[in-house]
Amino acid sequence: MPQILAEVSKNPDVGEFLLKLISSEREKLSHVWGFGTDSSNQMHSENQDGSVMVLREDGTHPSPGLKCKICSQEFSDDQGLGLHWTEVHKKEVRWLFRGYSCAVCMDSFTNRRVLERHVQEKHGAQYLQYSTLLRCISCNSNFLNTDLLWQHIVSDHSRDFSLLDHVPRRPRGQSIKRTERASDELLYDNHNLGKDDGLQKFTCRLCGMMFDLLPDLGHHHQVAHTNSGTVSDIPSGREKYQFNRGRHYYSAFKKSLRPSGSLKKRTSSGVEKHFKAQSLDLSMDTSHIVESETTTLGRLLDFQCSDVALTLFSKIQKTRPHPSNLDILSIARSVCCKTSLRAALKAKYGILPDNIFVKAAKLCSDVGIQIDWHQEEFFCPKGCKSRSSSNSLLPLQPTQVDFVMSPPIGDEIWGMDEYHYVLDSEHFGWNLKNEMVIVCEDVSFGREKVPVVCAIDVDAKEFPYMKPGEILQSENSLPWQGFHYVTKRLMDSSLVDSENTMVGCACSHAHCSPEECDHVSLFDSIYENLVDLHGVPMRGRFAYDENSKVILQEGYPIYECNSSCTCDASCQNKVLQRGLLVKLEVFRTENKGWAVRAAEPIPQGTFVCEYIGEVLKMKDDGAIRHVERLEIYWNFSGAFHKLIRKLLDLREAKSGSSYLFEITSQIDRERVQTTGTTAYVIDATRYGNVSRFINHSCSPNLSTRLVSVESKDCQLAHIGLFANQDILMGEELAYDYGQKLLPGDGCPCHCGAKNCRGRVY
Ligand SMILES: C[S@@+](CC[C@H](N)C(=O)[O-])C[C@H]1O[C@@H](n2cnc3c(N)ncnc32)[C@H](O)[C@@H]1O
Repeated sequence: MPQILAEVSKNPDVGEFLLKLISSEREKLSHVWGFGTDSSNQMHSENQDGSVMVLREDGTHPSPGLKCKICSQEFSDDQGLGLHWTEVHKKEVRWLFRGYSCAVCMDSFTNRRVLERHVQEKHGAQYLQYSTLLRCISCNSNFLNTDLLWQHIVSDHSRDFSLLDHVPRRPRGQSIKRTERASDELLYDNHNLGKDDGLQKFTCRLCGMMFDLLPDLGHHHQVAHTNSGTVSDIPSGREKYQFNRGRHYYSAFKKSLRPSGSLKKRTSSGVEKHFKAQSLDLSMDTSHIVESETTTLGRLLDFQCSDVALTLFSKIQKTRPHPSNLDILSIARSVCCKTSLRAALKAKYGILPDNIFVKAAKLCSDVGIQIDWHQEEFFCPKGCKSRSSSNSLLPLQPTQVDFVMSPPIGDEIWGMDEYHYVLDSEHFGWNLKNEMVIVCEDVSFGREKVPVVCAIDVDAKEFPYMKPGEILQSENSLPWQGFHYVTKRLMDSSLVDSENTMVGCACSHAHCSPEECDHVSLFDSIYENLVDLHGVPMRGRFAYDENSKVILQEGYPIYECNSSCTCDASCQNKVLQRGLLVKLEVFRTENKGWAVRAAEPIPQGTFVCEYIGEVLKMKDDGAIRHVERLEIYWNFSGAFHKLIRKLLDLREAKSGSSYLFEITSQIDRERVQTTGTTAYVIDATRYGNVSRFINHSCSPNLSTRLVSVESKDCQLAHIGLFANQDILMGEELAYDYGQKLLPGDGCPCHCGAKNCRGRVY
């Protein structure tokens, strides 16, 4: 129903549609319940006292017997009618009488699940078992169990079941007269009805009863107001009866967990006995007669229906059915992460508690479904983001295609997927109050497991009054232009010196153990007596702990397992190779061009990303293969930095930034025993990843590590960037470029650190 209505609500004619829908439902029901025929055959005659007498078509009076208001079956007395209801119409009766109270705080509910949620959230799950009281929503009396509620209904509300031809008309605002009695089964009055529990209640406009969920109100309305005028006389919740006002349930809560003495006397079969004992002297006040529902079906329809239609229409967005365990499970087993679980549940059931994923994970584990998205450190492989920013768009599906071809640099022709990721100003409502605008959902165009967002802070001094579209047009070099995003470094296989090839370990499991792994032995044989970052001996341990955090001190190489090993990608000794898993954001700085910041907190020791680009060889004869197709000569003994510098100047002149990473500058020769003699540079000018946007800082929060994967030669090691401290969300990431300062102006440093050296290089 909610889905239908949600769909229908998109249609401007929804009010009319709902009216028709409700009208046809009502007609169907009246036909099924046998009111249709009666109503068509009946007429009214007004008495002198203003009461209305129902006459048959032939003008004769109907028989004076009691008629069930639902099925019109006739009964000679209340007893028969009451029994009939307890046997046949229990289902309908609950929408007229059955509610719940929280035994802890006595808040009232009409839906058991809503009560349970209330108890769990307000009082704790341990109270769930004992916290449900049955409440008569007609008079707000509370009972320990359903039998007692039934006894009460039959004894106190039996006249509400009947379709009487002459029923007392209740004057406006006056409650129906009832026999007040201090019944044993009546436990406590609900002294805080209407207390604001943060839960919305839906009030029946015709009788004032309040319901937790709109569908419940719908059921109530159907039963109470589309069949018989008598039931609409049930007093509103606000006109509650105040029996046993002095008794406070809470003080008796513990006691009440077992039936009280008077309650024990009553058994479930007591309903019948009680009913039989019930006096039949229901005195009818015939001075006021209400119209029988059978006469009002047609006339009440319009305003009743429009009331319901209005209510449904205005509340339709706010209430949905609560998901059952099965519903949650069926969604949980197919989602990729917490975020998509929440989104799927929200779409179907509206807003649910944030920690619903815990329940979903528990349900999965109960039935043996393996999931890991509930874990804190889980990163969605599809890149779903839980970003709540209104500027953010829905997570996009990463493309399957990795870097395939190399269009010329600066080529303005983008593939379809790139258009899909890059947005123009039309896609976001420009609002100066917004803190940032996402200009590209993923500069990797789906190549990374986690999307790398590109954002512009609107209060950045560079763009105080510019709109995103203008910024995009004004920028010569946008972070997704002018280079090819790759997730693996590009290195000609001829560069790998076969003598230095790293062999696979002999471990035979999917996860290597440090006691057996040859990579640990290799490291231990070279670096004896080394301690980790916390002073604990490294011997017999991987460079990473069980949480994939680096523990090896800076300056020493990490020997990761590689493709020759039998272990799988989740091996504790493969961290850099898992690729980017941390959420990062490329953003525009005031004076350093583009930069990268953490889009989520990054704990110390976490692998952030690899510096990726083309690996260029410094040849023995002093030549390096050069990205600009220039032949630049280098001799190993001394001119290396000068030539790099020349290269940097050349790049700076062209784009304002240099993307060269000197592997050699990262090698601490006192610590690292290098076997290779050739030096390499990683050039991210044409091919690179997010690391090319990470700036230099003289007081960095990232450290670089040499990670040997394919080769033992540290000159050919991968460059891993790791958090050397806990990094806050939004904090700019930076590492020390480690470049030597050469004569000349160089590149002034704007890192802002207290110990800033003043120059980047
Ligand atoms: C690897 S790129 C970093 C990304 C670069 N900011 C961009 O816009 O593409 C290195 C260049 O960034 C600039 N840069 C990096 N760190 C800097 C700093 N601390 N101060 C000033 N400029 C810096 C320099 O122009 C340098 O050549």
